[in-house]
This record gives sequence, structure tokens and C-alpha cells, in this order.
Amino acid sequence: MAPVLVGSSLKTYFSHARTRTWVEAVAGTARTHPAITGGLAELFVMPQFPSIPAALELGLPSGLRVGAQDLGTEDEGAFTGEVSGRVLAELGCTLVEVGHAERRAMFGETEEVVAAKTTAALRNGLTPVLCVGEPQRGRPAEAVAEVLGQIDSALAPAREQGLEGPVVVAYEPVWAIGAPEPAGADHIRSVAAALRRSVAPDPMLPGRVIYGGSAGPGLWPTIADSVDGMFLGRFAHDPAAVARILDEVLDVADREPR
Ligand SMILES: O=C(CO)COP(=O)(O)O
Repeated sequence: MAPVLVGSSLKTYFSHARTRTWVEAVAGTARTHPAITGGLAELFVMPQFPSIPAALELGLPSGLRVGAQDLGTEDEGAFTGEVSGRVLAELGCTLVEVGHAERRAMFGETEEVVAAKTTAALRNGLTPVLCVGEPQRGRPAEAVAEVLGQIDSALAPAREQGLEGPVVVAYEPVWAIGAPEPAGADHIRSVAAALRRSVAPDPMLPGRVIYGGSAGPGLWPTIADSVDGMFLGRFAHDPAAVARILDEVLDVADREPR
């Protein structure tokens, strides 16, 4: 069984100094926590672009993976202001977030753009953390239909080009992002289990499914049987929350080995 993937996007919340402090604290946890040292879980962080080199320097030696929150669709050329997947990979990033709900809603990212960015990630050997989710609260079956459509659309060009590589599907119901609490455990489990059945067996682009949307301590034990990890936002701003989640990963593993 692959390790539980626990990661956080710092969005645009932290200063560079606070990012450094956060990464140092979480790297300390990564060095000592039995869930990490025992191979039950792996951690990643996605800071703002300018903080990536510092996060790599402070986090990588402790096994903390570092990714970016976005990338451009092109690898090089006259694309002022873009950040290419090629440079992210050159720096040492291994993951990159694609298609977060905030980028879709606030920065006009269409399904075509999300697909082009997913392709750019895979082309550069980066694991896309492909963010998908239904906009409105509804029944799990409706969410599954909607989200599978988003995943198929995002992966279509990569499939056509025969690209290979693991994919992380971040299931983030849009209505649960920035909310007081996550989606209900039954909803998450139903949707994630269906997504997993669909994406995990792909021979070229095997997918793991993690949950995001107001995730934090307390959630993992209620969804662990149906998801491969969690994508954290605000409720990981205190680095101690990451350690508490790893405690829960350990407890669940002791109770029901994966
Ligand atoms: O968008 C998220 C992770 O990508 C979740 O953010 P919040 O947990 O702060 O709602």
C-alpha cells in the first residue's frame, strides 16, 4: 500500500518568513514522527513560487516533498510572467497543483487550460495534483458524474500523447473549501471510493485520491478507508495540526492495517 499522502497548499496566506518557519517545523515532524519514519505517510508542501527554493532547502533533506500551486502551459519561450514546469522540475519540485477551484473561479481557468497544465506537468515528470470538485452541495452520485467528467477532460491530451506518470486527484467539493468544516464523511467516502475505482487502475496514469476542503485533525479516522490522503489548507497553518494528523494516521494503521 502506498503511504498516506498528506499535503498542504499555503495559498497566499504566509509571508516568506512564516513559510520558512512553517516548513522548518513540519520538516522537524517529518524527521521524527513514526508515521513518516515508518513509511506510513508522506508529506508535501506547496508554498508561493518565490518560497520554493527555501522550502526545498529546508524540507527536502527531511523527506518533505515540495510542489508549486500552479504552472504555465508552456515549457519555455515568450510567456512573460509564467512559471514553467520545466523550471519547477529543475529546482527539485516533484508535484504541482493544477486547476484549484480558486484558479478556476478567480483566474478564468477553463477545462482546456486545466488539461494543458496537467499535460505540462506530466511532460516534465511532475505529479499533477489535479483539483476537481462539484460546485454545489448535492448527492454523491451527481458529484461523481461531474468530477469524473472533469478528470477525463483534464487527462485527455496526456492520454492522447501517451504520457505516463502518477496522478494525484484532489477531490475538493467547491462548497467545502473555505468553509467552517469539511464535507460529511459519508459524502467524501462515497465520492472518493468511486473516483478511486475509476482512476487507480489506469496503467499509464495511475491515480491516487486525496480529499481537500476544510480538512484538518479529526477527519482522517472517518474517511481513511476510502481515500489515499488529505490536502490541507487553513487547518494546517499551525504546524502542530500536521503532527496531530500523522498521529491519527498512525492510530488508524494500528487499528486497521492498510
Ligand atoms: O483549497 C484547499 C486545499 O487546496 C482547502 O482549503 P481550506 O482547507 O482552507 O478550505
